Amino acid sequence: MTADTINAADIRINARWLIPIEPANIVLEHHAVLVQGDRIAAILPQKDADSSYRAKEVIDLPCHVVLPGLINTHGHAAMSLFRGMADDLPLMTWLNDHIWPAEGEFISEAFIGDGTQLAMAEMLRTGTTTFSDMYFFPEVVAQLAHDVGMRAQICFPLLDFPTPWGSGPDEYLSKGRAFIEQWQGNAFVSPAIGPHAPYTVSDQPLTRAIALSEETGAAIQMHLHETGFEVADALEKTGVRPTARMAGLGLLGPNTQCVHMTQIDESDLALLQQTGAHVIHCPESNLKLASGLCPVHKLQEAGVNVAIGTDGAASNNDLDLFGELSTAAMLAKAVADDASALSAHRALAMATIAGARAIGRDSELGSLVPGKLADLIAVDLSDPFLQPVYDPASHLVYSRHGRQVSHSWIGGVPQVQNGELTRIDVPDLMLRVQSWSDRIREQQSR
Ligand SMILES: CSC[C@H]1O[C@@H](n2cnc3c(O)ncnc32)[C@H](O)[C@@H]1O
Ligand SMILES: [Zn+2]
Repeated sequence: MTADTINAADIRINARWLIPIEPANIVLEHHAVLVQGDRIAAILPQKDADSSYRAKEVIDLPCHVVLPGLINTHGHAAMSLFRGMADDLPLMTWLNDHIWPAEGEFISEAFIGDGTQLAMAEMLRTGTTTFSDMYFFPEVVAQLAHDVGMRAQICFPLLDFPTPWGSGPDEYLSKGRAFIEQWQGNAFVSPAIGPHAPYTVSDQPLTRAIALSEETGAAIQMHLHETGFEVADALEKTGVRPTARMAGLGLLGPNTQCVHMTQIDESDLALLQQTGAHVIHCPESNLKLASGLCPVHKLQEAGVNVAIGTDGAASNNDLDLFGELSTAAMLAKAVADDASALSAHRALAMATIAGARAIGRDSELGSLVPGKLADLIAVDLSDPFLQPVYDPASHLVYSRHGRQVSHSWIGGVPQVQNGELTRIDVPDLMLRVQSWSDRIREQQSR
């Protein structure tokens, strides 16, 4: 480009602060992001953009910080309709006595459609542009993500027992294969495999899931070492820790995401290191269900990629990743007994580039770099309770204000403008949510 070349762009975003995530730990001031089509074309000081770019649309964000869209790497989106339904219980009581019976009663295509839209509305409004889902009727979730234009890794469920989506492993795996074939290569939907947990999936279906992953390249996501009970129970029944059992089957590798990992001894750590498997940390769910504490600092020091997830709204109770980051940072410091264990900048990296790496999309997502997809958000820092601003990363993580997200674009398409969702009809959705809550409340009172 010569000094007098004028380049074309579709959108120019003028940001007071910009956190590109790559390079790490930096804040740019008075920079512009140029978007052409669905990609980032350039990031420049605003005065340089004045002389080198003409954009069709210019958006001035004088009190805002712009950063990559957040990546929520673990959840059960439609469980938003079960938010606050069964509180203050440990995992297995919560699942066996409340959640699984409710799922048996209510899960249908319509429930998944409405619950997932509720979750997408909350996630978009609080800065998430990519989410991972592990739930029933993944084909409904995929169509919704595609139609709204939100990116999603969607893991089809695999369990030993029947659910409203399948009669058992044979049906889950055959429907799952068709699901992968239908969506693989889609810009928005990454189909993946979701064996629920070591205590609900036996070796034979797991071996078939691993073969399907190797054949198609689809990632595997699984709840693993969520509680001390899970590990103790497995040791008693099988003589091995679940992580060792998974490694023995060949399930751990760079295409595998281990959700929770609150119980990690030296042998587990070595397996994660050797295989390149990713850890998905869900601090608020772990706290609410008293599941345990993931040693995030220890994992990161050992070179394990740790991304972040909210888990479902029924064990959280929200899908706001900014709140999750605050909890993650505070908890990591307490667990490591070290105030520097997880800095604000490192926490932001967990919700962006580490998440992209975990789902195998770091060449396109997770940082503001020319050539990557234009998935970005702006957070308004003008409110009195966010003043003064010395380091915007500090406010993003420690002030937990996901609702200050003012703008969001996915592939250059606006999803949130001045705090309003552009592609989900919220009043209409609220009517359907009310109808579900009436039915669930009535069933619960029986
Ligand atoms: C295979 S579909 C997902 C399945 O997982 C259940 N679930 C939700 N949260 C958790 C959790 O924290 N640990 C284990 N299982 C969980 C959900 O209700 C579905 O049945
Ligand atoms: Zn979960």
